[in-house]
Amino acid sequence: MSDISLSSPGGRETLILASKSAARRAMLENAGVPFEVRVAGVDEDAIKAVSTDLDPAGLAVRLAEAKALAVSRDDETAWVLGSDQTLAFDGGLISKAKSLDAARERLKSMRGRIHHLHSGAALAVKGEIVWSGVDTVEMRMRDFSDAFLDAYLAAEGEALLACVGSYRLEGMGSQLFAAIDGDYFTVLGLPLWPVLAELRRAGVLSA
Ligand SMILES: Nc1nc2c(ncn2[C@H]2C[C@H](O)[C@@H](COP(=O)(O)OP(=O)(O)OP(=O)(O)O)O2)c(=O)[nH]1
Repeated sequence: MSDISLSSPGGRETLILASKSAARRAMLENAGVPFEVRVAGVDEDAIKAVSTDLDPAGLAVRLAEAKALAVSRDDETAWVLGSDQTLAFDGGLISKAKSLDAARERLKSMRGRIHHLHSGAALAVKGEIVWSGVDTVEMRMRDFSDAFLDAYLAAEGEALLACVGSYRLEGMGSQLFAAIDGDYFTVLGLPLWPVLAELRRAGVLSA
């Protein structure tokens, strides 16, 4: 965790990242944002079950808000950042593969086609949502060969199962794509620019 506070003199409230995501942690650390991690124990499936009225972007925001609120209710002082990512493909929602075999079948079904990643984020203070936002990226997957796919899965291994699309864009996963249309950080799971802007506006980070 970064120990160089970039906040303005006199310090700032603590920022808590309510996420187990290594990618989200790395993005904030690399940006020099001081924070703590406290994983939100949220039943995402239960929220998905009652959110059928929401589109994939709206669901990402609702899940991000639920995670931020779950931690914020237990900490009356901190600013809590929750985040969630949904993958929309073929008119439906894709969730994380449970095995590399499932990841193989998933990637085969998406190759040569377009899917969208929606990364939502929310900030909560004292058990109230004070900000939320979402960003979307269009992912244009190339029609890679079975041989490439097998080599990719062998090279990347089980780490892929923590990623909603069974790929890590910052790794060999970049070779799965012909192009992407949108923000790199949003692919990794956080709409970083609007989150940083809100943290500065709120005075949690220095302007
Ligand atoms: N490193 C990396 N991670 C990715 C990429 N694409 C998606 N992900 C990760 C970011 C998130 O950790 C995960 C999306 O799942 P969720 O939004 O449910 O978050 P996760 O379960 O990881 O943690 P959380 O629910 O916030 O505690 O997929 C990528 O290209 N690279």
